[in-house]
Amino acid sequence: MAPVGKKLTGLVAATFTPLTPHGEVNLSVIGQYIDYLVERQGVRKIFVNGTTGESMSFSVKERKLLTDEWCQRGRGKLDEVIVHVGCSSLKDCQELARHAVEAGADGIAVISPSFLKPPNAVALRMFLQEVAAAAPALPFYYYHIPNLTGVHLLASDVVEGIEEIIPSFRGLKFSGSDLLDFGQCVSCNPGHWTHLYGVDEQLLAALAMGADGAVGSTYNYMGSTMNRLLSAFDKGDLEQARDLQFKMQAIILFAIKEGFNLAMNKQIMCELSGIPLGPPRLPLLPCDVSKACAVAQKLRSVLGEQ
Ligand SMILES: CC(=O)N[C@H](C=O)[C@@H](O)[C@H](O)[C@H](O)CO
Ligand SMILES: CC(=O)C(=O)O
Repeated sequence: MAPVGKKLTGLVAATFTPLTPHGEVNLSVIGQYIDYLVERQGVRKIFVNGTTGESMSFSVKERKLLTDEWCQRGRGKLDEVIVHVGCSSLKDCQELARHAVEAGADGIAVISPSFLKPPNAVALRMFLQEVAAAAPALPFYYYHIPNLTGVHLLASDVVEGIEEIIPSFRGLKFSGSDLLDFGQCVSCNPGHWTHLYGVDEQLLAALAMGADGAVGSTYNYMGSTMNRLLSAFDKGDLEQARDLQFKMQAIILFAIKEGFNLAMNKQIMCELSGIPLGPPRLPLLPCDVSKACAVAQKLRSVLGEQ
């Protein structure tokens, strides 16, 4: 069983997957990417091969290569590398979970299968149990993202009694805006679970509801701002926390009006970090670079930095 270690808290950047201009995995910029997160954003925790990392568009072999590189390059620089190992096939999940152990990951997370969907929370819990059992010594997180999986079960139902069947269960990443469900997850926390919120533009509301931290795409390039939001919240300075959240929301709303999606998000990161992350992989289409530039410009004017 995974030891009950230090709780995962604070900001966790959900990384983009670097590709070459031809759409092949580009491991060569991962070191540079990690340095950017640590030095420029003050972010030392990452969530790899998740939604932002387009994991479901990559083969098991590619996901293993990525996991190895993130873990190796992060050693001594990052505090935590959480690897998402969710796939449609239980066997693929288990293979990736076992691989995450070998790679030296600090934890694994799993989304619900989404093509053939679990009929109820019990079925999803059984699926998660089978994945976790392949890596029983690693902290295990359920990754709830109903809008993308189309599995609209309540997370609070999924985690009910979960530690009885998954001794390594350590919490969840909640990417949804149902704060009733999120609150009920927090309220049944035995204490050593962590609740990480995943809708970056609503983080402050989730902190009020008891979130321990956050996993998100925008912490790749707004990590330093959102770290300030966390500190303000911790000090009880809600005025400052709101000011930062509202600024961040203004940037996201501007991006939404430009057609914000994962492809644009990746391009925004390229513009702001200078790291060549390449295009997204099909079926996503590259975004219009001028739109990503406009968002980057908006960000600079609102935050007065970068
Ligand atoms: C759907 C999606 O990708 N959600 C991300 C995390 O789960 C978030 O980090 C969003 O990208 C972010 O909140 C911007 O909307
Ligand atoms: C945001 C997040 O957690 C993901 O990209 O998976």
